[in-house]
Amino acid sequence: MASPQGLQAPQEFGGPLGAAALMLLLPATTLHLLLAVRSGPARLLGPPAHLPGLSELWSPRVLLLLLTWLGLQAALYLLPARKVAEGLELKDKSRLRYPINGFQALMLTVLLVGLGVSGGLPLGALAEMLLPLASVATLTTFIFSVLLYMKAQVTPTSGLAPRGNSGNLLYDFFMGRELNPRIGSFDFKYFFELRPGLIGWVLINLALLLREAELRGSPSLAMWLVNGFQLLYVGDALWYEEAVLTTMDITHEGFGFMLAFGDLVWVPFTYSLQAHFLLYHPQPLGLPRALLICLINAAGYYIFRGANSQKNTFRKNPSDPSVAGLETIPTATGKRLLVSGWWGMVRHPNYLGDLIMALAWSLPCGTSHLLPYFYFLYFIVLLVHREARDELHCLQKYGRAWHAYCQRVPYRIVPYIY
Ligand SMILES: NC(=O)C1=CN([C@@H]2O[C@H](COP(=O)(O)OP(=O)(O)OC[C@H]3O[C@@H](n4cnc5c(N)ncnc54)[C@H](OP(=O)(O)O)[C@@H]3O)[C@@H](O)[C@H]2O)C=CC1
Ligand SMILES: CC(C)=CCC[C@@H](C)[C@H]1CC=C2C3=C(CC[C@@]21C)[C@@]1(C)CC[C@H](O)C(C)(C)[C@@H]1CC3
Repeated sequence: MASPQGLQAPQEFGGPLGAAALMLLLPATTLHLLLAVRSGPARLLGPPAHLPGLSELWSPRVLLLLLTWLGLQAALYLLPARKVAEGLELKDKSRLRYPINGFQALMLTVLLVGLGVSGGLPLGALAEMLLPLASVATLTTFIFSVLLYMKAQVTPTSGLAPRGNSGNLLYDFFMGRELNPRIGSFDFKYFFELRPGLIGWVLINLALLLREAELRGSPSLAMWLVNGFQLLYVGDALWYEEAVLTTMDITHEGFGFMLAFGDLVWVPFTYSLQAHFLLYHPQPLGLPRALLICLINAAGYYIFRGANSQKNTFRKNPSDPSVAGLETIPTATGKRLLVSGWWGMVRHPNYLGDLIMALAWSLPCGTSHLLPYFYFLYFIVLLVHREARDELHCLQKYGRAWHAYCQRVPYRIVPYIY
């Protein structure tokens, strides 16, 4: 069932062929990275040292562990929230409501895991289970995406995503057909975007840190830095949880294989690659270099948070004293665009800050290997592509006003370079 609007929408990611290729390439890349990181040469490119057998990829115990984790996070999501926020207006003029209790879920998870570890839970053992966990999570994602696709069959047209309803099964399965799949008030896209994968990433990092302590007596300085930086990033995402309601993923993307895999597999298992690398390839790190890396991360965070908060405050309340003095240009939609402050420096200052942090997360791993820089390299590709997609949306939405903004602020992400 294709929506007429969906048929007209230009296809992204190379259409059905590109989607099919990505559905093979993304799980294969995850598998390759997890095999390479624990091998001696730790090569980013080139064949893996060995091909795993089925027993290394699958175990019912691991499936049970994953389902328990998903169940725990779902239960924490359903706990009473300090606030219930409204999303942006939908096509049918309604607004969905979302619980704001992500930070609470993180804290409760840390508390539960802390109690478990002090009671003898061998969390460090998780470090040895990442390969089967990732493959079981991939299988779960495929099954879950089929269910999402089927659920969209009975969704009214107004609830479908603008892009994922071309009529091509492979493409729509990848892009996601339904914009906000829900059962009752349980919103699957919002839940998966911020909970099991993001909090799971922190837990995997912690397991790698504990395993390093078991093997070498104490965690290395490099391991502490990577854990600290990434905990800050996840803590920030959950503290400012409400801001995710205005991101492209929530407002535009359907919930299909791409986001489900990104949330449940890609984020926890590839974003933890630096800590994973440090467990198998310890790196010396002196205090002066560590301080310099902390400064780089702090600079990135300052730009990332400053830019995201400035835009969110402006979108929520343009007369808020912190943004009321900024220069803006009007658009035909009635919304204004910021042309001074962070958004007057480049057109995506938040991406710049995010990229600087990505570099700071890899630097503790030294310069002997390319593998721990995978996240930084992938992130450049993701954000350049994302910027181009957002640019197209904004051009369609704001027309001449967007052209005027581009003339005022000619650089996209990096001042004077790009
Ligand atoms: N770690 C990771 O893997 C990833 C992290 N991210 C991060 O997520 C965050 C959100 O990113 P994303 O969802 O891509 O988009 P943004 O938060 O950058 O939002 C883009 C939107 O902002 C609005 N906007 C653009 N320019 C202006 C302006 N000058 N003044 C006012 N509003 C403007 C437009 O929407 P409108 O006008 O309709 O409000 C535009 O569509 C970023 O910090 C990014 O780095 C993103 C992807 C992956
Ligand atoms: C290669 C592949 C499978 C692509 C899917 C992309 C996803 C991994 C990312 C799309 C947008 C994301 C966001 C975050 C994590 C990665 C994904 C899901 C995010 C939750 C990270 C923390 C940030 O503070 C954020 C909340 C702004 C961010 C939102 C977008």
